Amino acid sequence: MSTTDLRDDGRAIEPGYAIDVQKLNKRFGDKHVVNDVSLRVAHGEIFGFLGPNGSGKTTSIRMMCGLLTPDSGSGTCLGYDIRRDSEQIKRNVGYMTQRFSYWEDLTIRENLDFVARIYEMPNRREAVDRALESLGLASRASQLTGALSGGWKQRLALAACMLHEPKLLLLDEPTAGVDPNARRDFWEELHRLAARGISVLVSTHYMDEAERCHKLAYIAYGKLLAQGSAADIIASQDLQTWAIHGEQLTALSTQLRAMPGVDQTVVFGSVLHASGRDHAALAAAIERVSAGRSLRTERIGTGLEDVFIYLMSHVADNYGAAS
Ligand SMILES: Nc1ncnc2c1ncn2[C@@H]1O[C@H](COP(=O)(O)OP(=O)(O)OP(=O)(O)O)[C@@H](O)[C@H]1O
Repeated sequence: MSTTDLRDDGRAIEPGYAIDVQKLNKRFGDKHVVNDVSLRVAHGEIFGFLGPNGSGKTTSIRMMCGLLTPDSGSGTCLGYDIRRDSEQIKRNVGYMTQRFSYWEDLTIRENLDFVARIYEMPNRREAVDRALESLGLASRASQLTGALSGGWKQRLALAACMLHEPKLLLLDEPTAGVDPNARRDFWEELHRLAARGISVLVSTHYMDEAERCHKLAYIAYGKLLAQGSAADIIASQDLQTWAIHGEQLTALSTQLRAMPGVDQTVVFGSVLHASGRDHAALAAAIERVSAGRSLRTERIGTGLEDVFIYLMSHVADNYGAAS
């Protein structure tokens, strides 16, 4: 192995990819739910899967882990063929679905033991102890699950899918409805797992979580619109963005959107973002609307959310034009 095969923390990277799928397609009736999706997740990488509701994330994840057969396309998950080797994939992957269920009147330990029994795991006690320890649940092992906060319940769900020590975790919106502190703790846990070489594919609607991923993919109407690091995705759209602070931002937003150079306006609380690809025309539009008004304007770095909104609005246009 050459020195280039080492990560930042000096650990060796396993060759190949944890997930490597090409041109996956799935239709349900006349709905083309997943359309030519190709993606690669490297070992030890946290890969974020973003997109609006119903865009095909869960369906893609289910195809990648062998639970659903694609209509066409191919690929591997942990080196196993997603069409042929679904049994091996299931044994080696930890899949946290959107609706993890547990028994409220059992303790954390009893819930984990129950899951271990269902999967007929050998050395059950040892596996449960290991999962409790590695997810920081040991001191709460005998607490009743029903009394736990949302964040701890999610941690229990993660422990349950870590029982068999998978090398890859597929997490479908694991922090939906969880408060910001608990989400931050959960993500610190994911980074600890990744540092141990575990790969993670995680779907989310939260931008702060997207920013914590090593790589991202954005999907809409079943099509992958962008893939790469957050910086790559932002750079790929070549948008320039201005922040505008002042009064009556909604009216200003409408006015700006009609001006040349302004491709998009979004109000984020008390700030209006105006973005566009024609940087000179955008700057001229900002100057014109601010003349004679008490607005504060500044050029800011385009954010991931600006880019995702932009991608989404453009694919919607294409979709409409195509049908
Ligand atoms: N078994 C099925 N039969 C028919 N349609 C389905 C089936 N599973 C999913 N769909 C449809 O496929 C589309 C994509 O669904 P999917 O659950 O993959 O999206 P998603 O991106 O995970 O959404 P969300 O963010 O809401 O979880 C939706 O329109 C959904 O209604």
